[in-house]
Amino acid sequence: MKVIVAENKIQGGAKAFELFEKEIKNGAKVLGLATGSTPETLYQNWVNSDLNCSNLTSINLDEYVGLTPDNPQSYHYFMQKHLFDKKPFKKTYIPDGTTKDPSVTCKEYDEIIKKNPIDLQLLGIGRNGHIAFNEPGTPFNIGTHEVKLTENTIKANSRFFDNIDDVPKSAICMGTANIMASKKIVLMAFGEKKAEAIKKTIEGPITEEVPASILQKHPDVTIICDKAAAQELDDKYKN
Ligand SMILES: N[C@@H]1[C@@H](O)[C@H](O)[C@@H](COP(=O)(O)O)O[C@@H]1O
Repeated sequence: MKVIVAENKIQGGAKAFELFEKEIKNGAKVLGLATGSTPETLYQNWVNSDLNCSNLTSINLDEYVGLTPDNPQSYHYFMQKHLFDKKPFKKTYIPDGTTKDPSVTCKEYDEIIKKNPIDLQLLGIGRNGHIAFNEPGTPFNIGTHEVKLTENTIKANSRFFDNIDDVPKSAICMGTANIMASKKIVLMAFGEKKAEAIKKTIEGPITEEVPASILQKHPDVTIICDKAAAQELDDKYKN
């Protein structure tokens, strides 16, 4: 694992964009994209750049069950607003949260990923070490699936909703196996609330209780965090 400790999320977003730009210029065509507040500084750099995305395909990690794409809290809406409206891609995939049959949607999503192997996967991380919505205890060998969100995740994500009761109770998300099949992975984490998860991810044992810890087994992972998220790491990681 390569660990880059940036001064703050602005610098971290710029570093993440440098990495994406380099990979795209070197031929990466399929990008795995993520939502949440963490990648916002990356997307700001992206939309302000002259990078042409018309040849790129994106596959997003997850979507809430029950939210339509025009719902401002949906991940469809987030991606349009933060990236796709300003940088049109050739093709974009996000799980269909309005599906009547999540298990069929999950199978179809696995097929999409199989046909479009991901060159570079972007990840954020939850405070409990979850990646996408793969919560602690999720088997490592799983593909796209419907997941019941934990109380902690519902609480953490309620800041984006008017009322905690409005937060969906489940989501469709890529599994750890889909994520691990990507050629390269970049995980971003900012703020002290992520410090414990980052320490466990990088220095802790590989365990399904900390979903991101599986990344230790991937051959090409870069973790970009700010000083606050890196504060519990061993000194050797602090550049
Ligand atoms: N499904 C998303 C994750 O993909 C994201 O990494 C996490 C952290 O979000 P934030 O970046 O807002 O801290 O939140 C959600 O649970």
